[in-house]
Amino acid sequence: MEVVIAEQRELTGLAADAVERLVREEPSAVLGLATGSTPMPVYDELVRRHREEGLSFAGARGFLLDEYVGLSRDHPQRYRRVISQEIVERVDWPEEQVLGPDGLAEDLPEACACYEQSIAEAGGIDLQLLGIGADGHVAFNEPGSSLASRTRVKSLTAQTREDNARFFDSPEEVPVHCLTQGLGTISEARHLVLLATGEHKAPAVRQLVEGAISARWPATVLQLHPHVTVLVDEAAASGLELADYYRQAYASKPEWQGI
Ligand SMILES: N[C@@H]1[C@@H](O)[C@H](O)[C@@H](COP(=O)(O)O)O[C@@H]1O
Repeated sequence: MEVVIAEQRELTGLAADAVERLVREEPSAVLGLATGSTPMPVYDELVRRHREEGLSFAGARGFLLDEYVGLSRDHPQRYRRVISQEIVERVDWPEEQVLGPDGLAEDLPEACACYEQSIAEAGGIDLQLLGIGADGHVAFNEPGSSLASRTRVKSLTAQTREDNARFFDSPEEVPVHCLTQGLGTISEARHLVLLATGEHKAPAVRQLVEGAISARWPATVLQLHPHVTVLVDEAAASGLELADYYRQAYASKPEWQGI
């Protein structure tokens, strides 16, 4: 696990560089797309590179991490719609090449199994962008999630519903259920790039990087993955005991290596 502590602008650049390098080398790359507010500057930067530097997504495929259950197709908070608005329709990415779990399916377990199959048929995810919840969730894998879980229906915690209420007109409108890639699903992506900013994420980041692996803090499963990059600002890194070591290791890294 590599931990990079830097200013927001640099973190955004590093995540965008990793996506750009992958897509330029392999135009049919498979990208894992996260929602939440943290990755939005990365999408803006990718859109800029598309417009100004010819970065193309025409051959890429994309898979969302998660989706609310029951939000109508045109609901502004439906994650598939958010991803369309934030990146897909702002670049040259055909909509049909980006999939999310179907939160409107009549048979939700069946929709989850189909989603897993689609990811497998695409050859798996090359680079997965991730955020982290204040309670240590990744995607919508709330505390208690099996570290081996696959895409499935989950219930959101009161804290997550409260945290996400800012995107809805009222807290009661936040759905209680969601579909989410499991921790086992996410762990199969070849490169995980997790972004976290702000002091409210410091306890979760502390556990993610230095805590014991436990379903209590689902993000700790990332410690088992061979290629994880954790991109954090000073505030989110403020609980890390070994912050000086991470800074020193990153500063002395050969430039060619990338993240
Ligand atoms: N399902 C999403 C997660 O994928 C995201 O990581 C988290 C943090 O969001 P934010 O980046 O807005 O803090 O929010 C939601 O719960």
